[in-house]
Amino acid sequence: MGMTLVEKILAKASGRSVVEPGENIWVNVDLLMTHDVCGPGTIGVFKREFGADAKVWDPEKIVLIPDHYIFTADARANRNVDILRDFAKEQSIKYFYDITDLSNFKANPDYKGVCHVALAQEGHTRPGEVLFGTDSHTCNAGAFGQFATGIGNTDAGFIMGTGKLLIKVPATMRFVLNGEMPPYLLAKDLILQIIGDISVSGATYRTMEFTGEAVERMTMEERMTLCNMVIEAGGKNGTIAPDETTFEYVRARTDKPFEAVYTDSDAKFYSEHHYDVSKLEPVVAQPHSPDNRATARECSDVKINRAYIGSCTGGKTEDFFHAAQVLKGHKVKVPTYIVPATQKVYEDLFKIKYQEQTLSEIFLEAGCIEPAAPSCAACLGGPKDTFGRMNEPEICVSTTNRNFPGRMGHKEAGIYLASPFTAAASAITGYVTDPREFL
Ligand SMILES: CC(C)[C@H](C(=O)O)[C@@H](O)C(=O)O
Repeated sequence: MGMTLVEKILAKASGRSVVEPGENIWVNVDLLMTHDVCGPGTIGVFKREFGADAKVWDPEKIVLIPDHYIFTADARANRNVDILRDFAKEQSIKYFYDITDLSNFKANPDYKGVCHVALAQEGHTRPGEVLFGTDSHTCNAGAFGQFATGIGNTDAGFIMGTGKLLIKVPATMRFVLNGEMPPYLLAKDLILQIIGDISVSGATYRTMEFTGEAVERMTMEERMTLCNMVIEAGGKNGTIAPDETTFEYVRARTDKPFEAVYTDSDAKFYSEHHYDVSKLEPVVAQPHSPDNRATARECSDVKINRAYIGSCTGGKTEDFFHAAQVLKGHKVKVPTYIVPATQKVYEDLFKIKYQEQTLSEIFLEAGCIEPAAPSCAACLGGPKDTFGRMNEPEICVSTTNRNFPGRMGHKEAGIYLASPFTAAASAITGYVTDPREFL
């Protein structure tokens, strides 16, 4: 009887030859990631349960990434980063991407930015491995053909002490995406389409496996966008079979060995869902839920107050490239926030060109606000002084992943989740806009 990619990874990590959905198994963890929001809580659990002088199970398998509430005067947010700093020193944690000078992030070569994108860029996401992170969007790394999922501080504290976790094997829902991607569609449209179809609880505790020629043709960054948002459908994790695109990306960033695994042809799926991507159109998720889907066209009378391009989901280099394709030669009508996910993405904005101009030149000429310091920034609101935070009950088109009430700050603000194409087109007109008007 065949197994899916995720079953194979979990079987291997639990030292068994076969596992089945629904079984509870102990897995050996390859990597644990935590950040400034949950790190302090995780460290607290670890110390309480394993002792004040306890040592972590492996200082080379824990990655600490301050990224959420960084550029703020908020004392508690700053204290959280201090706790990570002390812990990294005490435990000789190898991968701690610290920021010491808040006034100039560029003076901090170690500082990366948003954890999920930084993990990939620093070579921590490898096929066949088991990655847990204290963040729901840890599922982002499923794009690399690994088992990656978010956990709470208690589980993370336990992993810190033991390197193991008890988990239930998820059943797999298979999404077959075939057909030619139209030039106006992005991975964000596909995942919003799927979440709209199955709802925010449609994949609860299941693996969402993405396959088909449209996925095979995707870059790693687009694959990450797909997997990043499986949690918005309740998914435990997302997976995509590793291929040459994956290997090239990973090998350029790490020399650690890894073993790719693949879904067997006779594997059993919980369900199968087929899409012809050539027939889809640009969509948005309307307030206040990621499954509240509408086509961008249907929302063309929605007046917006701002556009936000950033986050783990929508603040990668290609996301900005796509926004620049639309913005080039136009002026924005609303304040448009550019928040690179990581320091590397920030640098790319000043290096990578679209039609002779750097992305940052295109943004500035279009009247966008100058690119901000890399971090999660207003994706999840944050302290009042967070860059781009919605402090008024306004309407925003955003490339982020969630639009629950209060998500970006003000409880009465309305967020339309959209692709970078759609966010950029909307910034130009001041209304939710189908990017085909500009492409
Ligand atoms: C702060 C963190 C726990 C949270 C998450 O788990 O997703 C955040 O990153 C988010 O995107 O909502």
